[in-house]
Amino acid sequence: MKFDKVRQFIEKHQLLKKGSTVVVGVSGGPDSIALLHYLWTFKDKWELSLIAAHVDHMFRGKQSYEDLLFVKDFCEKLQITFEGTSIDVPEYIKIHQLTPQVAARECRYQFYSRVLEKYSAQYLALAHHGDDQVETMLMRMVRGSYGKGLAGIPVKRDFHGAEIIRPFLCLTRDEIEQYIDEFHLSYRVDPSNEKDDYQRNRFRHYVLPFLKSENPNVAERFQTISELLMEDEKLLEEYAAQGIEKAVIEKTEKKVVFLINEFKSLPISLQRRGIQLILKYLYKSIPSNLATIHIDQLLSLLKTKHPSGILHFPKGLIVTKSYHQCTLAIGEETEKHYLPLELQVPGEVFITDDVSIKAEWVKDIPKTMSGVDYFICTSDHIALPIHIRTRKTGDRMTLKGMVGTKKLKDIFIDEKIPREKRDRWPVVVDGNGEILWLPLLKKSRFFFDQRESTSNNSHVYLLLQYILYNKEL
Ligand SMILES: Nc1ncnc2c1ncn2[C@@H]1O[C@H](COP(=O)(O)OP(=O)(O)OP(=O)(O)O)[C@@H](O)[C@H]1O
Repeated sequence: MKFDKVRQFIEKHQLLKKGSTVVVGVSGGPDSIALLHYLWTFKDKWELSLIAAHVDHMFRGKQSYEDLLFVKDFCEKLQITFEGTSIDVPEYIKIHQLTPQVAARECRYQFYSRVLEKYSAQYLALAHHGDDQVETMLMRMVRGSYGKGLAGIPVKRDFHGAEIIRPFLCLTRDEIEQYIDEFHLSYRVDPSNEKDDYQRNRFRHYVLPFLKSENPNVAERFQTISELLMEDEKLLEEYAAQGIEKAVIEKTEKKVVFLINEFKSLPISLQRRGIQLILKYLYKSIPSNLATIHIDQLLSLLKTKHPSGILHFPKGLIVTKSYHQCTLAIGEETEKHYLPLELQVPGEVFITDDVSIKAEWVKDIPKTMSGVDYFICTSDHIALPIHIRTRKTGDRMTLKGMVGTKKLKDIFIDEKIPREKRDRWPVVVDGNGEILWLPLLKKSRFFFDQRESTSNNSHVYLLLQYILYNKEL
């Protein structure tokens, strides 16, 4: 009976092609041992080449190495090719500052991709089942996921030139146990599955029994919801991709620029998904600390009346709004510098979450103006537009009251600005590329000092101000 259920599920979702090579992720636990055994029984009929891949995460010393030997032995008995490895995940955790589960997963998937490549396999079969699906969907809901995230574990998805397939999503944990009993299969027990210190285990022990008492077929229901949501998501993603394509004006491996008005003409649900598509494209793999809140922040940045602004996302991804354009950039393009931001007059540009540079035309210079956080010049000595950028190699400026030019590098050294701050320091330049002002540090020869002024000309002055918004106020 269970054979039929899985077979129908495989057929319905076209999970396996006859004659293909399948890598099976086997931990040695009941689910993956049952899956490996199940595929093995159909091996000849479906002409499958099977490879079992096992990772010893080195979490439990000798015990976890014994899991590896157990899977190896199981494979030898069934004459299944075995690929196993021991990876020092505790060390990986220290280096990459990850949680044990995330680190183990990353190491495992790296190993899977090596094995897939070695055997030119078409599939990676994993033993997630229906109860895993319920737990995952509930956990995601509680965490505040939406869209594809809420749809839980996909039945199949692309991975490293192959497809990850999960033929057991149609079974419950109890049904797998029945399968294990029926074939007298032995397996290993991971003691961490019994502890209540993992969120998943708490859902498994406290929430699932209640749901099953309400509806014994709850796992099947959740699986159906998951599949329906996936279908909807696929459609919405396609629409979002089409919409975004119209808005995007520049796309490189590390940078995407789009027109804000085009983007805002999309329905909000496509805007969200559009941003997700761009992030997925730039990040390659989405960092675990990127959350819905980041997308919300980006959407509200696009909505605000401020013409400019900047957001810092995980892994050095920078979002810059500058008038009608929004840029998302990662990696080399953002490592040291932020992009030139155009400062319109009047206008204001946010260079960090709480620091802006504001520009306005004034007829009279306020008598109280003094200090390092403002700059004034007459409109006829500079060229528009004004830009704010970070330093470039070889940058020089002519300081007020000085003959000749001075290197920005030397100014930073003289002012004892730490190296890491120098690459982020705002540099205000005019349309000719002349450096007008290093906010809080130095003013250029273009600075108009009213004490030196003899005439009473009715000039229009450009006033630039460095503004620090105190969030606590
Ligand atoms: N150490 C491992 N080596 C290889 N594959 C693994 C390993 N751990 C998990 N997998 C694969 O990933 C799937 C999901 O892992 P998860 O940790 O959620 O389940 P599990 O409780 O380990 O399942 P199982 O009962 O198979 O042990 C497993 O069913 C298995 O296919």
